[in-house]
Amino acid sequence: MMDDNPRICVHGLGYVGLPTAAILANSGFDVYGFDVDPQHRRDLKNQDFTFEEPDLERFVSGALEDGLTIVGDPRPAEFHVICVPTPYDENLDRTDLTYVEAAGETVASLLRPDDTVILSSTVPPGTSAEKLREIVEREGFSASEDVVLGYSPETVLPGNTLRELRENDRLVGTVGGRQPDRIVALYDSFVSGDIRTTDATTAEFVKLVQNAYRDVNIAFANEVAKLADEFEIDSRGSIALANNHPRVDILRPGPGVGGHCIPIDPLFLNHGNDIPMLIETARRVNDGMVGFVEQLLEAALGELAGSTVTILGVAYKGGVADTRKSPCFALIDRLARTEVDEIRLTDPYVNGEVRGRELVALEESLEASDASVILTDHPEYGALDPEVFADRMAGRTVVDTRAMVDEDRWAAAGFDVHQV
Ligand SMILES: NC(=O)c1ccc[n+]([C@@H]2O[C@H](COP(=O)([O-])OP(=O)(O)OC[C@H]3O[C@@H](n4cnc5c(N)ncnc54)[C@H](O)[C@@H]3O)[C@@H](O)[C@H]2O)c1
Ligand SMILES: CC(=O)N[C@@H]1[C@@H](OP(=O)(O)OP(=O)(O)OC[C@H]2O[C@@H](n3ccc(=O)[nH]c3=O)[C@H](O)[C@@H]2O)O[C@H](CO)[C@@H](O)[C@@H]1O
Repeated sequence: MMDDNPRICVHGLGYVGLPTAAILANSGFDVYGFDVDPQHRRDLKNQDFTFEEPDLERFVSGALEDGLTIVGDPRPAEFHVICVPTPYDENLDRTDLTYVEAAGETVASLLRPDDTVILSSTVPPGTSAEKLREIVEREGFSASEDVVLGYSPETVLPGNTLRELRENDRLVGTVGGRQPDRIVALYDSFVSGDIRTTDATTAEFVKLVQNAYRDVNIAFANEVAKLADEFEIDSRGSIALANNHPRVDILRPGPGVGGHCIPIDPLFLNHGNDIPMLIETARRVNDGMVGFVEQLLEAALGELAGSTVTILGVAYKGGVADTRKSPCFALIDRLARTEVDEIRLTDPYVNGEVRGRELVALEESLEASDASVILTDHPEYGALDPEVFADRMAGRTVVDTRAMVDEDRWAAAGFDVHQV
C-alpha cells in the first residue's frame, strides 16, 4: 500500500542515511536528503566525496544526479526517515539521544496528517514508543491515529553496504498499534530479503541483541585463544578442530572488537536494569584483548623498554579505512604508557595521523623495528613477505593477532611468530 509518488525526507546523511537516501531515489522516489552539517551538504552537492566501497560511490553519484536532492532545510514529505548518530555518553553512562530528539523536533514541525516517520538509528528499547512519540505528538498529531511512527533498524555490514542494504532481511516495528503496511511497502521497493513486522520496542531490542550476540561470540573466541595460550596449544588449530562438530561454530580470536556498533550497542541494553552480566563480561573480555597482545609482545621482546614497535593495521577490521573504536587506539595508549621508545603505524587503507603519529608506508615503518604487531586482517596482509621484513627490521618478533602469516614460512625466515 503506497500513496502515489510519495516524497521522502532522509534526516542524517552519514554511513547509513546516505546509502538509504540513494537507494530510495534509485527506487524511483523523490528524495530530499537533509544533514545538519553544511559542509557535508556542500560536498554532497558538489559530488566531492570518496567511498571505500566503489560500487556505493557510483551508486550515490547516480542518485545525486537523478532523484536525490540535497536540501539546506528539511522539507515536508509523506515519509521522514531518521538516520542520525546515537553515540554512547561514557560520562553519563547512557545513550546520547540528543540527535534523535533534535531530528524528531524538526520532523514534528513539518508533519501533516497521514505522514509516516521511521527511525533507523540504533537506540535503547522504548525510544520510539516513548521519547520520540512524545516529541512527534507535540504538534497535536496522535501516533495512534493521525500519523504512523515506526522503527526499522539498519543491519548493513560496513564494507558491504549496498548489497546488504538490498539483501538483508528487514524488521519493521510500529508505535501505537498502527499497521506497518506503508513502511513495509517503502522497503519492499528495494529489499529482496524478507520484511518482518512487530512493535517498535521489539524491533529496537532485536537490533541490539544481534550486535550483543556477535560481541559475546567474539569474546568466547578470544577467551578460547587466551586459554589455548595458557595450555601452550595452538588456538586457531583448536578452534578449527572444535568447529568440526555439527553444532559448534566458534568465531575468530583477535585484538578485540572495534567499529562504532558492536563495542557500543550492547551497552544500550542495560539501561535501568542490572541483568546483562554476560554481555558486560563479554565487553570486558574483548576490551581486555589489547592487554593480552601487550603481554605477548613483552614476553617475546623480554622487555618493552627502549624498543621500536611497528603496528600493522589501524582500521578496526580488514578491508576498510574506518578506524572508529579500533583496538589500535587502546594498544597505542597502553604502549605509550610503557618505556617503548617508538611506535610506528602503517595501514594500506588509512592515511594521516593517529594519536599524533603520522602513518607511514609499510617498508618505512619496518626500518630498524624490533617487533611488528599485525592488528588488522586486511586482505593485503595475507601476502606479506618475510624477506621484506627481514631486510628492514632489527628484531625478529611478529605478534600476529589475526593469523595472517604462515608461521612455518616466517619461522624458516628467522622470525619468532606469536599468534593470538
Ligand atoms: N555505520 C553503520 O554501519 C551502522 C549500521 C547500523 C546502524 N547504525 C546506526 O545508524 C545511526 C547513524 O549512524 P551513521 O554511521 O550513519 O552515523 P554518521 O555519523 O555517519 O552520520 C550521521 C549524520 O547525521 C547528521 N546529523 C546529526 N544530527 C542531525 C539532525 N538533527 N538532522 C539531520 N542530520 C543530522 C550528521 O551531521 C551526520 O552526517 C546510528 O544510530 C548508528 O548506530 C550504523
Ligand atoms: C551482528 C552483526 O554482524 N553486526 C554488524 C556489525 O558490523 P561490524 O563491521 O562492526 O561487524 P564485524 O565484522 O563483526 O566486526 C566487528 C569487530 O569484531 C572483530 N571480529 C569479527 C569477527 C570475528 O570472528 N572476530 C573478530 O575479532 C572485527 O575485526 C571488528 O573489529 O555492526 C553493524 C552496525 O550495527 C551491523 O549493521 C552489522 O550487521
